[in-house]
Amino acid sequence: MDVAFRTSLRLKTAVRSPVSSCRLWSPRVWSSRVWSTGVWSPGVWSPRVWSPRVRSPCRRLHGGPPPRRPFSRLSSEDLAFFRETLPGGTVTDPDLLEASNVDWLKSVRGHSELMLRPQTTAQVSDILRYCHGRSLAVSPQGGNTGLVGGGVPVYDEIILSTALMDQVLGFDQVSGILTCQAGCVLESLSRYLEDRDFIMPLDLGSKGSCHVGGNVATNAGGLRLLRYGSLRGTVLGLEVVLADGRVLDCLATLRKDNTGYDLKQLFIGSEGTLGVITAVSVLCPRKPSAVNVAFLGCETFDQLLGTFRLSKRMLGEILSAFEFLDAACMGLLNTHLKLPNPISDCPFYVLVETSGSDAAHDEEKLHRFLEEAMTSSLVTDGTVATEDAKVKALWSLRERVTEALTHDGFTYKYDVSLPVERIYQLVTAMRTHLGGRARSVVGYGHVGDGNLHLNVTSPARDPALLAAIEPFVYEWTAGCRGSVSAEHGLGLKKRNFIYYSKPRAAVGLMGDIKTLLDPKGILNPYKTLPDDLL
Ligand SMILES: O=C(O)CC[C@@H](O)C(=O)O
Ligand SMILES: [Zn+2]
Repeated sequence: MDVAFRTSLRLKTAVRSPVSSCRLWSPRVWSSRVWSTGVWSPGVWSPRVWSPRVRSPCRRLHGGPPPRRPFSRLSSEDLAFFRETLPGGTVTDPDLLEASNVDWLKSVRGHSELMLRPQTTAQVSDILRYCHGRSLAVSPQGGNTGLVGGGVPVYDEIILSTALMDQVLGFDQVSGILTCQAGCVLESLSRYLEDRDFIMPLDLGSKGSCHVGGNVATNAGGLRLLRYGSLRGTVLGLEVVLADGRVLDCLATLRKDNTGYDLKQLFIGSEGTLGVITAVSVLCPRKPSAVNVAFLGCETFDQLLGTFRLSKRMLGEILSAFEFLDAACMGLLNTHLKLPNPISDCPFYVLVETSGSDAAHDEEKLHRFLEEAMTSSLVTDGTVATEDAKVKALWSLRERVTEALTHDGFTYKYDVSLPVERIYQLVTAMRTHLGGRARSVVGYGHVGDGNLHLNVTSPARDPALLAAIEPFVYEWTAGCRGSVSAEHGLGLKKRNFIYYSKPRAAVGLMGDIKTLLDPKGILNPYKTLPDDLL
Protein backbone atom coordinates (compact mmCIF):
# COMPACT_ATOMS: atom_id res chain seq x y z
CA MET A 1 0.00 0.00 0.00
CA ASP A 2 1.17 3.53 -0.68
CA VAL A 3 0.56 6.24 1.80
CA ALA A 4 -0.02 9.80 0.75
CA PHE A 5 0.52 12.08 3.69
CA ARG A 6 -0.66 15.57 4.35
CA THR A 7 -0.31 17.57 7.52
CA SER A 8 -1.98 14.76 9.44
CA LEU A 9 1.26 12.74 9.09
CA ARG A 10 -0.37 9.38 8.70
CA LEU A 11 2.88 7.60 8.06
CA LYS A 12 2.14 4.33 9.66
CA THR A 13 2.72 1.97 6.78
CA ALA A 14 5.92 0.04 6.72
CA VAL A 15 8.06 1.25 3.85
CA ARG A 16 9.67 -1.79 2.35
CA SER A 17 10.45 -1.99 -1.28
CA PRO A 18 13.04 -3.91 -3.19
CA VAL A 19 15.48 -2.02 -5.34
CA SER A 20 13.82 -1.33 -8.64
CA SER A 21 15.54 -3.45 -11.22
CA CYS A 22 14.22 -1.71 -14.30
CA ARG A 23 12.95 1.80 -14.56
CA LEU A 24 10.32 2.90 -16.98
CA TRP A 25 12.10 5.17 -19.36
CA SER A 26 13.52 3.55 -22.40
CA PRO A 27 16.26 6.01 -23.30
CA ARG A 28 16.08 5.10 -26.96
CA VAL A 29 12.63 6.59 -27.26
CA TRP A 30 12.66 10.07 -28.65
CA SER A 31 10.65 12.19 -30.96
CA SER A 32 12.49 12.71 -34.20
CA ARG A 33 10.36 15.67 -35.21
CA VAL A 34 11.82 17.76 -32.41
CA TRP A 35 15.31 18.06 -33.81
CA SER A 36 14.55 18.39 -37.46
CA THR A 37 16.02 21.87 -37.45
CA GLY A 38 18.68 21.27 -34.89
CA VAL A 39 21.30 18.96 -36.36
CA TRP A 40 24.68 20.54 -36.74
CA SER A 41 26.24 20.66 -40.11
CA PRO A 42 29.99 20.14 -39.98
CA GLY A 43 32.51 22.73 -41.00
CA VAL A 44 30.57 25.91 -40.25
CA TRP A 45 32.38 28.44 -38.11
CA SER A 46 30.85 30.94 -35.79
CA PRO A 47 32.14 34.35 -34.69
CA ARG A 48 34.73 34.57 -31.96
CA VAL A 49 33.62 35.43 -28.47
CA TRP A 50 35.61 36.15 -25.35
CA SER A 51 35.60 34.18 -22.16
CA PRO A 52 35.55 36.75 -19.33
CA ARG A 53 37.55 34.66 -16.91
CA VAL A 54 40.57 33.94 -19.02
CA ARG A 55 40.42 36.70 -21.61
CA SER A 56 41.31 34.28 -24.32
CA PRO A 57 39.37 33.64 -27.47
CA CYS A 58 37.00 30.75 -27.54
CA ARG A 59 34.57 29.82 -30.23
CA ARG A 60 30.86 29.52 -29.89
CA LEU A 61 29.88 25.97 -30.55
CA HIS A 62 26.44 26.45 -31.96
CA GLY A 63 28.09 27.39 -35.24
CA GLY A 64 29.50 23.87 -35.55
CA PRO A 65 32.72 21.96 -35.20
CA PRO A 66 36.16 22.98 -36.46
CA PRO A 67 37.21 22.06 -40.01
CA ARG A 68 38.07 18.45 -40.73
CA ARG A 69 41.64 17.67 -39.81
CA PRO A 70 43.87 16.11 -42.48
CA PHE A 71 43.32 12.48 -41.57
CA SER A 72 43.46 9.86 -44.30
CA ARG A 73 40.29 8.89 -46.12
CA LEU A 74 39.03 5.32 -45.94
CA SER A 75 40.26 3.29 -48.93
CA SER A 76 39.21 -0.07 -50.36
CA GLU A 77 42.50 -1.51 -49.03
CA ASP A 78 41.56 -0.33 -45.55
CA LEU A 79 38.16 -1.96 -45.85
CA ALA A 80 39.76 -5.19 -46.99
CA PHE A 81 42.06 -5.14 -43.97
CA PHE A 82 39.21 -4.58 -41.52
CA ARG A 83 37.04 -7.28 -43.16
CA GLU A 84 39.88 -9.75 -42.76
CA THR A 85 40.69 -8.70 -39.19
CA LEU A 86 37.07 -8.64 -38.03
CA PRO A 87 35.09 -11.26 -39.94
CA GLY A 88 31.42 -10.26 -39.55
CA GLY A 89 32.36 -7.18 -37.50
CA THR A 90 32.37 -4.46 -40.16
CA VAL A 91 29.28 -2.40 -40.96
CA THR A 92 29.13 -0.28 -44.13
CA ASP A 93 25.41 -0.26 -44.89
CA PRO A 94 24.38 3.43 -44.62
CA ASP A 95 20.99 2.49 -43.14
CA LEU A 96 22.67 0.53 -40.37
CA LEU A 97 25.25 3.27 -39.83
CA GLU A 98 22.61 6.00 -39.50
CA ALA A 99 21.79 5.31 -35.83
CA SER A 100 25.47 5.43 -34.89
CA ASN A 101 26.23 8.57 -36.89
CA VAL A 102 23.73 10.68 -34.94
CA ASP A 103 23.65 11.28 -31.19
CA TRP A 104 20.73 10.48 -28.92
CA LEU A 105 19.60 14.09 -28.89
CA LYS A 106 19.79 14.17 -32.68
CA SER A 107 21.86 17.31 -32.39
CA VAL A 108 25.17 16.12 -33.88
CA ARG A 109 25.49 14.09 -37.05
CA GLY A 110 28.63 12.61 -38.57
CA HIS A 111 29.11 10.89 -41.90
CA SER A 112 31.10 7.79 -41.05
CA GLU A 113 31.10 5.10 -43.71
CA LEU A 114 32.39 2.34 -41.47
CA MET A 115 31.58 0.93 -38.06
CA LEU A 116 33.80 -1.74 -36.54
CA ARG A 117 32.44 -4.11 -33.92
CA PRO A 118 35.33 -5.99 -32.28
CA GLN A 119 34.75 -8.68 -29.67
CA THR A 120 38.19 -8.84 -28.08
CA THR A 121 40.88 -6.53 -26.80
CA ALA A 122 43.29 -8.03 -29.33
CA GLN A 123 40.99 -6.97 -32.15
CA VAL A 124 40.75 -3.42 -30.75
CA SER A 125 44.54 -3.40 -30.62
CA ASP A 126 44.81 -4.57 -34.25
CA ILE A 127 42.33 -1.90 -35.36
CA LEU A 128 44.07 0.96 -33.59
CA ARG A 129 47.56 -0.12 -34.65
CA TYR A 130 46.35 -0.07 -38.24
CA CYS A 131 44.49 3.25 -37.91
CA HIS A 132 47.51 4.82 -36.26
CA GLY A 133 49.76 3.66 -39.07
CA ARG A 134 47.36 4.99 -41.69
CA SER A 135 46.32 8.18 -39.81
CA LEU A 136 42.68 7.17 -39.86
CA ALA A 137 40.54 8.92 -37.25
CA VAL A 138 38.44 6.82 -34.86
CA SER A 139 35.33 7.66 -32.86
CA PRO A 140 34.87 5.18 -29.98
CA GLN A 141 31.20 4.51 -29.22
CA GLY A 142 29.35 2.75 -26.41
CA GLY A 143 25.57 2.98 -26.04
CA ASN A 144 25.43 6.40 -27.73
CA THR A 145 23.48 7.96 -24.88
CA GLY A 146 25.76 10.95 -24.27
CA LEU A 147 24.40 14.49 -24.18
CA VAL A 148 27.39 16.52 -25.40
CA GLY A 149 28.11 14.97 -28.78
CA GLY A 150 31.11 13.02 -27.49
CA GLY A 151 30.18 9.57 -28.79
CA VAL A 152 29.45 10.15 -32.46
CA PRO A 153 31.72 10.99 -35.38
CA VAL A 154 31.89 14.59 -36.49
CA TYR A 155 33.06 13.88 -40.05
CA ASP A 156 34.06 10.50 -41.45
CA GLU A 157 35.80 9.01 -38.41
CA ILE A 158 35.58 5.22 -38.19
CA ILE A 159 33.10 4.27 -35.47
CA LEU A 160 34.64 1.78 -33.05
CA SER A 161 31.69 0.22 -31.26
CA THR A 162 32.00 -1.74 -28.00
CA ALA A 163 28.58 -3.38 -28.55
CA LEU A 164 29.96 -6.90 -28.95
CA MET A 165 32.36 -6.64 -26.01
CA ASP A 166 29.71 -7.58 -23.49
CA GLN A 167 31.15 -10.38 -21.39
CA VAL A 168 31.41 -10.47 -17.60
CA LEU A 169 34.95 -11.63 -16.94
CA GLY A 170 34.62 -12.37 -13.25
CA PHE A 171 32.90 -11.49 -10.00
CA ASP A 172 34.33 -11.96 -6.53
CA GLN A 173 31.49 -12.60 -4.06
CA VAL A 174 33.70 -11.77 -1.08
CA SER A 175 35.13 -8.44 -2.18
CA GLY A 176 32.24 -7.44 -4.48
CA ILE A 177 34.65 -6.68 -7.31
CA LEU A 178 33.22 -7.12 -10.82
CA THR A 179 35.43 -7.37 -13.89
CA CYS A 180 33.81 -7.08 -17.30
CA GLN A 181 34.28 -5.98 -20.87
CA ALA A 182 33.56 -2.36 -21.73
CA GLY A 183 30.46 -3.04 -23.83
CA CYS A 184 28.36 -4.52 -21.02
CA VAL A 185 25.08 -2.61 -20.76
CA LEU A 186 24.70 -1.04 -17.31
CA GLU A 187 21.26 -2.53 -16.74
CA SER A 188 22.49 -6.04 -17.64
CA LEU A 189 25.29 -5.67 -15.11
CA SER A 190 22.78 -4.48 -12.52
CA ARG A 191 20.67 -7.59 -13.11
CA TYR A 192 23.72 -9.85 -13.01
CA LEU A 193 24.75 -8.34 -9.68
CA GLU A 194 21.29 -8.25 -8.14
CA ASP A 195 21.05 -12.00 -8.69
CA ARG A 196 24.14 -12.21 -6.49
CA ASP A 197 22.89 -9.70 -3.88
CA PHE A 198 25.07 -6.85 -5.07
CA ILE A 199 24.42 -3.68 -7.08
CA MET A 200 26.40 -1.42 -9.39
CA PRO A 201 27.65 1.71 -7.60
CA LEU A 202 26.20 3.68 -10.53
CA ASP A 203 22.64 4.16 -11.78
CA LEU A 204 21.50 6.34 -14.68
CA GLY A 205 18.22 6.98 -16.48
CA SER A 206 19.88 5.65 -19.64
CA LYS A 207 20.95 2.38 -18.01
CA GLY A 208 19.01 0.30 -20.53
CA SER A 209 21.37 1.39 -23.33
CA CYS A 210 24.59 2.87 -21.92
CA HIS A 211 27.76 0.78 -21.78
CA VAL A 212 29.92 0.60 -18.70
CA GLY A 213 32.99 1.52 -20.78
CA GLY A 214 31.21 4.69 -21.87
CA ASN A 215 30.18 5.38 -18.28
CA VAL A 216 33.82 5.21 -17.23
CA ALA A 217 35.10 7.13 -20.26
CA THR A 218 32.71 9.96 -19.40
CA ASN A 219 32.96 9.55 -15.61
CA ALA A 220 29.17 9.42 -15.52
CA GLY A 221 27.66 10.55 -12.22
CA GLY A 222 24.01 9.59 -11.96
CA LEU A 223 21.59 8.86 -9.17
CA ARG A 224 23.70 6.98 -6.63
CA LEU A 225 26.76 9.21 -6.47
CA LEU A 226 25.61 10.79 -3.21
CA ARG A 227 25.91 7.40 -1.53
CA TYR A 228 28.62 5.48 -3.39
CA GLY A 229 30.81 8.27 -4.75
CA SER A 230 32.11 8.78 -8.28
CA LEU A 231 33.64 6.23 -10.63
CA ARG A 232 37.01 7.75 -9.77
CA GLY A 233 36.69 5.93 -6.47
CA THR A 234 34.78 2.78 -7.39
CA VAL A 235 36.69 1.85 -10.57
CA LEU A 236 39.64 -0.20 -9.35
CA GLY A 237 41.21 -1.09 -12.66
CA LEU A 238 41.05 -0.56 -16.39
CA GLU A 239 42.32 -2.20 -19.53
CA VAL A 240 42.90 0.39 -22.23
CA VAL A 241 44.12 0.18 -25.81
CA LEU A 242 46.26 3.18 -26.67
CA ALA A 243 46.14 5.03 -29.97
CA ASP A 244 49.05 3.04 -31.43
CA GLY A 245 47.54 -0.31 -30.45
CA ARG A 246 49.52 -0.93 -27.26
CA VAL A 247 47.45 -2.62 -24.57
CA LEU A 248 47.71 -1.05 -21.14
CA ASP A 249 46.70 -3.73 -18.65
CA CYS A 250 45.90 -1.86 -15.45
CA LEU A 251 42.96 -4.14 -14.71
CA ALA A 252 43.75 -4.37 -11.01
CA THR A 253 41.20 -5.78 -8.61
CA LEU A 254 42.77 -4.32 -5.48
CA ARG A 255 41.36 -1.79 -3.04
CA LYS A 256 44.85 -0.45 -2.37
CA ASP A 257 47.68 -0.01 -4.84
CA ASN A 258 50.17 2.81 -4.32
CA THR A 259 52.72 1.77 -6.90
CA GLY A 260 53.40 4.97 -8.75
CA TYR A 261 51.00 7.15 -10.74
CA ASP A 262 47.37 6.04 -10.88
CA LEU A 263 47.21 5.92 -14.68
CA LYS A 264 43.62 4.69 -14.86
CA GLN A 265 42.47 8.11 -13.64
CA LEU A 266 43.76 9.60 -16.90
CA PHE A 267 41.27 7.56 -18.88
CA ILE A 268 38.30 8.02 -16.54
CA GLY A 269 36.47 11.04 -17.93
CA SER A 270 38.77 11.44 -20.94
CA GLU A 271 35.88 10.70 -23.34
CA GLY A 272 37.86 8.31 -25.51
CA THR A 273 40.46 10.90 -26.46
CA LEU A 274 43.40 9.17 -24.76
CA GLY A 275 42.64 5.49 -25.30
CA VAL A 276 39.84 3.01 -25.80
CA ILE A 277 38.67 1.36 -22.59
CA THR A 278 38.19 -2.37 -23.24
CA ALA A 279 37.61 -3.74 -19.73
CA VAL A 280 36.90 -2.41 -16.26
CA SER A 281 36.92 -3.68 -12.69
CA VAL A 282 34.48 -2.03 -10.33
CA LEU A 283 33.90 -2.25 -6.61
CA CYS A 284 30.22 -3.06 -6.11
CA PRO A 285 28.19 -2.48 -2.94
CA ARG A 286 25.93 -5.10 -1.34
CA LYS A 287 22.32 -4.88 -2.42
CA PRO A 288 20.45 -3.03 0.32
CA SER A 289 17.67 -5.14 1.82
CA ALA A 290 15.47 -2.14 2.59
CA VAL A 291 14.84 0.65 0.09
CA ASN A 292 12.32 3.45 0.67
CA VAL A 293 11.36 6.35 -1.56
CA ALA A 294 9.53 9.52 -0.52
CA PHE A 295 8.33 12.14 -2.98
CA LEU A 296 7.87 15.49 -1.25
CA GLY A 297 6.74 19.01 -2.13
CA CYS A 298 8.34 22.24 -0.91
CA GLU A 299 7.11 25.82 -1.20
CA THR A 300 10.53 27.42 -1.66
CA PHE A 301 14.03 26.33 -2.64
CA ASP A 302 15.25 27.41 0.79
CA GLN A 303 12.81 24.96 2.30
CA LEU A 304 14.10 22.30 -0.09
CA LEU A 305 17.64 23.00 1.12
CA GLY A 306 16.41 22.85 4.71
CA THR A 307 14.88 19.44 3.90
CA PHE A 308 18.23 18.32 2.47
CA ARG A 309 20.07 19.41 5.61
CA LEU A 310 17.49 17.67 7.75
CA SER A 311 17.75 14.48 5.69
CA LYS A 312 21.50 14.38 6.17
CA ARG A 313 21.09 14.90 9.91
CA MET A 314 18.20 12.50 10.50
CA LEU A 315 18.72 9.83 7.83
CA GLY A 316 22.50 9.83 7.98
CA GLU A 317 24.03 6.65 6.62
CA ILE A 318 20.82 5.35 5.01
CA LEU A 319 20.28 8.39 2.75
CA SER A 320 21.03 7.18 -0.80
CA ALA A 321 19.55 9.86 -3.07
CA PHE A 322 18.27 13.41 -2.79
CA GLU A 323 17.03 14.58 -6.18
CA PHE A 324 14.87 17.52 -7.17
CA LEU A 325 12.71 18.87 -9.97
CA ASP A 326 10.81 22.13 -10.19
CA ALA A 327 7.17 22.80 -11.05
CA ALA A 328 8.06 23.49 -14.69
CA CYS A 329 9.50 19.95 -14.98
CA MET A 330 6.36 18.52 -13.44
CA GLY A 331 4.33 20.45 -16.02
CA LEU A 332 6.33 18.85 -18.84
CA LEU A 333 5.91 15.36 -17.34
CA ASN A 334 2.15 15.92 -17.13
CA THR A 335 1.79 17.46 -20.58
CA HIS A 336 4.14 15.38 -22.70
CA LEU A 337 4.32 12.02 -20.91
CA LYS A 338 0.91 12.06 -19.18
CA LEU A 339 2.59 11.29 -15.87
CA PRO A 340 0.36 12.54 -13.06
CA ASN A 341 1.68 14.43 -10.06
CA PRO A 342 1.21 12.06 -7.09
CA ILE A 343 0.94 14.95 -4.61
CA SER A 344 -0.53 18.44 -4.65
CA ASP A 345 1.04 21.10 -6.87
CA CYS A 346 4.16 22.66 -5.34
CA PRO A 347 6.93 24.90 -6.70
CA PHE A 348 9.55 22.21 -5.91
CA TYR A 349 9.61 18.45 -5.58
CA VAL A 350 12.23 16.23 -3.99
CA LEU A 351 12.79 12.52 -4.22
CA VAL A 352 14.45 11.11 -1.13
CA GLU A 353 15.66 7.52 -1.18
CA THR A 354 16.95 5.50 1.74
CA SER A 355 18.85 2.23 1.39
CA GLY A 356 19.80 0.13 4.34
CA SER A 357 19.97 -3.31 5.83
CA ASP A 358 17.33 -3.10 8.55
CA ALA A 359 13.82 -2.34 7.34
CA ALA A 360 12.34 -1.55 10.75
CA HIS A 361 15.22 0.76 11.66
CA ASP A 362 15.11 2.55 8.29
CA GLU A 363 11.35 2.93 8.45
CA GLU A 364 11.51 4.46 11.88
CA LYS A 365 14.22 6.88 10.82
CA LEU A 366 12.34 7.87 7.69
CA HIS A 367 9.13 8.47 9.59
CA ARG A 368 10.84 10.61 12.19
CA PHE A 369 12.49 12.61 9.40
CA LEU A 370 9.19 13.11 7.58
CA GLU A 371 7.42 14.08 10.76
CA GLU A 372 10.06 16.69 11.53
CA ALA A 373 10.03 17.98 7.92
CA MET A 374 6.26 18.43 8.06
CA THR A 375 5.96 19.94 11.53
CA SER A 376 8.74 22.41 10.80
CA SER A 377 6.93 23.32 7.56
CA LEU A 378 9.87 22.44 5.32
CA VAL A 379 7.67 20.06 3.38
CA THR A 380 4.03 20.72 2.55
CA ASP A 381 2.95 17.45 0.99
CA GLY A 382 4.34 14.06 0.13
CA THR A 383 3.90 10.40 -0.54
CA VAL A 384 5.90 7.36 0.44
CA ALA A 385 6.09 4.27 -1.74
CA THR A 386 5.67 0.84 -0.29
CA GLU A 387 5.27 -1.16 -3.46
CA ASP A 388 7.85 -1.78 -6.11
CA ALA A 389 5.62 -0.38 -8.86
CA LYS A 390 5.11 2.85 -6.94
CA VAL A 391 8.80 3.14 -6.18
CA LYS A 392 9.49 2.90 -9.92
CA ALA A 393 6.72 5.36 -10.70
CA LEU A 394 8.17 7.90 -8.27
CA TRP A 395 11.66 7.44 -9.68
CA SER A 396 10.34 7.83 -13.20
CA LEU A 397 9.14 11.34 -12.33
CA ARG A 398 12.74 12.30 -11.82
CA GLU A 399 14.35 10.10 -14.47
CA ARG A 400 11.99 10.97 -17.31
CA VAL A 401 12.38 14.75 -17.22
CA THR A 402 15.04 14.49 -19.95
CA GLU A 403 12.61 12.56 -22.12
CA ALA A 404 9.75 15.00 -21.42
CA LEU A 405 11.99 17.87 -22.53
CA THR A 406 12.57 16.23 -25.90
CA HIS A 407 8.85 16.69 -26.63
CA ASP A 408 8.91 20.36 -25.69
CA GLY A 409 10.99 21.64 -28.58
CA PHE A 410 14.65 22.27 -29.29
CA THR A 411 16.50 21.83 -25.99
CA TYR A 412 19.56 23.75 -24.76
CA LYS A 413 21.15 21.63 -22.04
CA TYR A 414 23.40 22.77 -19.21
CA ASP A 415 24.89 20.54 -16.55
CA VAL A 416 26.65 22.61 -13.93
CA SER A 417 28.18 22.15 -10.49
CA LEU A 418 27.56 24.98 -8.08
CA PRO A 419 27.66 25.54 -4.34
CA VAL A 420 24.48 23.69 -3.38
CA GLU A 421 22.76 26.72 -1.85
CA ARG A 422 23.08 28.55 -5.17
CA ILE A 423 21.92 25.93 -7.65
CA TYR A 424 18.40 27.25 -8.15
CA GLN A 425 19.50 30.89 -8.30
CA LEU A 426 20.85 30.14 -11.76
CA VAL A 427 17.43 28.98 -12.98
CA THR A 428 15.80 32.11 -11.61
CA ALA A 429 18.53 34.32 -13.08
CA MET A 430 18.13 32.65 -16.47
CA ARG A 431 14.35 33.13 -16.44
CA THR A 432 14.76 36.82 -15.65
CA HIS A 433 17.52 37.20 -18.23
CA LEU A 434 15.53 35.53 -21.04
CA GLY A 435 12.16 37.09 -20.25
CA GLY A 436 9.59 35.59 -22.59
CA ARG A 437 12.07 34.43 -25.22
CA ALA A 438 12.19 30.75 -24.23
CA ARG A 439 9.34 28.26 -24.21
CA SER A 440 10.48 26.62 -20.97
CA VAL A 441 13.32 27.19 -18.51
CA VAL A 442 13.49 24.29 -16.09
CA GLY A 443 15.76 23.13 -13.27
CA TYR A 444 16.26 19.66 -11.85
CA GLY A 445 19.13 17.49 -10.75
CA HIS A 446 21.21 16.02 -8.00
CA VAL A 447 20.89 18.32 -4.99
CA GLY A 448 23.06 16.01 -2.95
CA ASP A 449 25.92 16.51 -5.40
CA GLY A 450 25.42 20.26 -6.01
CA ASN A 451 24.62 19.39 -9.64
CA LEU A 452 21.97 21.38 -11.50
CA HIS A 453 20.52 20.39 -14.87
CA LEU A 454 19.31 23.66 -16.38
CA ASN A 455 17.38 23.11 -19.60
CA VAL A 456 15.87 25.74 -21.88
CA THR A 457 13.53 24.94 -24.77
CA SER A 458 12.29 26.83 -27.80
CA PRO A 459 9.96 25.76 -30.63
CA ALA A 460 12.92 25.39 -33.00
CA ARG A 461 16.66 25.99 -32.90
CA ASP A 462 17.05 29.70 -32.37
CA PRO A 463 20.53 31.29 -32.69
CA ALA A 464 19.36 34.53 -31.07
CA LEU A 465 18.09 32.64 -28.04
CA LEU A 466 21.33 30.67 -27.83
CA ALA A 467 23.30 33.91 -27.94
CA ALA A 468 21.24 35.12 -25.00
CA ILE A 469 21.85 31.93 -23.00
CA GLU A 470 25.58 31.64 -23.72
CA PRO A 471 27.92 32.90 -22.44
CA PHE A 472 25.54 34.16 -19.70
CA VAL A 473 25.17 30.66 -18.22
CA TYR A 474 28.92 30.04 -18.24
CA GLU A 475 29.83 33.44 -16.82
CA TRP A 476 27.29 32.99 -14.05
CA THR A 477 28.70 29.56 -13.24
CA ALA A 478 32.33 30.71 -13.36
CA GLY A 479 31.35 33.60 -11.09
CA CYS A 480 30.50 31.01 -8.41
CA ARG A 481 33.65 29.00 -9.15
CA GLY A 482 31.36 26.26 -10.42
CA SER A 483 31.96 23.71 -13.16
CA VAL A 484 30.46 24.08 -16.65
CA SER A 485 30.20 20.30 -16.87
CA ALA A 486 29.36 18.48 -13.68
CA GLU A 487 28.82 15.00 -15.10
CA HIS A 488 28.05 14.99 -18.83
CA GLY A 489 31.57 15.82 -20.01
CA LEU A 490 32.63 18.28 -22.68
CA GLY A 491 32.41 16.19 -25.85
CA LEU A 492 32.04 18.21 -29.02
CA LYS A 493 29.50 20.72 -27.77
CA LYS A 494 31.17 22.06 -24.64
CA ARG A 495 34.84 21.68 -25.46
CA ASN A 496 35.56 25.36 -25.95
CA PHE A 497 33.98 26.31 -22.65
CA ILE A 498 36.60 24.43 -20.65
CA TYR A 499 38.37 27.69 -19.75
CA TYR A 500 35.44 28.78 -17.64
CA SER A 501 36.30 25.97 -15.25
CA LYS A 502 39.99 25.20 -15.76
CA PRO A 503 43.04 27.46 -15.83
CA ARG A 504 45.02 27.78 -19.03
CA ALA A 505 48.00 25.93 -17.49
CA ALA A 506 45.81 22.92 -16.71
CA VAL A 507 44.32 22.83 -20.21
CA GLY A 508 47.84 23.14 -21.67
CA LEU A 509 48.96 20.13 -19.65
CA MET A 510 45.94 18.19 -20.90
CA GLY A 511 47.10 18.99 -24.42
CA ASP A 512 50.60 17.70 -23.60
CA ILE A 513 49.14 14.43 -22.29
CA LYS A 514 47.01 14.09 -25.42
CA THR A 515 50.08 14.59 -27.61
CA LEU A 516 52.06 12.05 -25.63
CA LEU A 517 49.39 9.34 -25.81
CA ASP A 518 47.93 10.11 -29.22
CA PRO A 519 50.55 12.03 -31.24
CA LYS A 520 48.52 11.88 -34.46
CA GLY A 521 45.30 12.91 -32.73
CA ILE A 522 43.31 10.04 -34.22
CA LEU A 523 41.28 9.25 -31.09
CA ASN A 524 37.92 11.02 -30.91
CA PRO A 525 39.12 14.21 -32.62
CA TYR A 526 37.27 17.52 -32.09
CA LYS A 527 36.19 16.41 -28.60
CA THR A 528 36.99 17.44 -25.02
CA LEU A 529 39.96 19.74 -25.74
CA PRO A 530 39.38 23.28 -27.02
CA ASP A 531 40.10 24.21 -30.61
CA ASP A 532 42.80 26.73 -29.73
CA LEU A 533 44.95 23.98 -28.21
CA LEU A 534 45.38 21.71 -31.18
O1 LIG B 1 18.96 15.80 -19.58
C1 LIG B 1 19.68 16.32 -18.74
O2 LIG B 1 19.99 17.53 -18.80
C2 LIG B 1 20.16 15.49 -17.52
C3 LIG B 1 20.27 14.02 -17.76
C4 LIG B 1 20.76 13.23 -16.54
O3 LIG B 1 22.05 13.63 -16.19
C5 LIG B 1 19.84 13.29 -15.37
O4 LIG B 1 20.32 13.48 -14.26
O5 LIG B 1 18.64 13.07 -15.55
ZN1 LIG C 1 22.24 14.01 -14.07
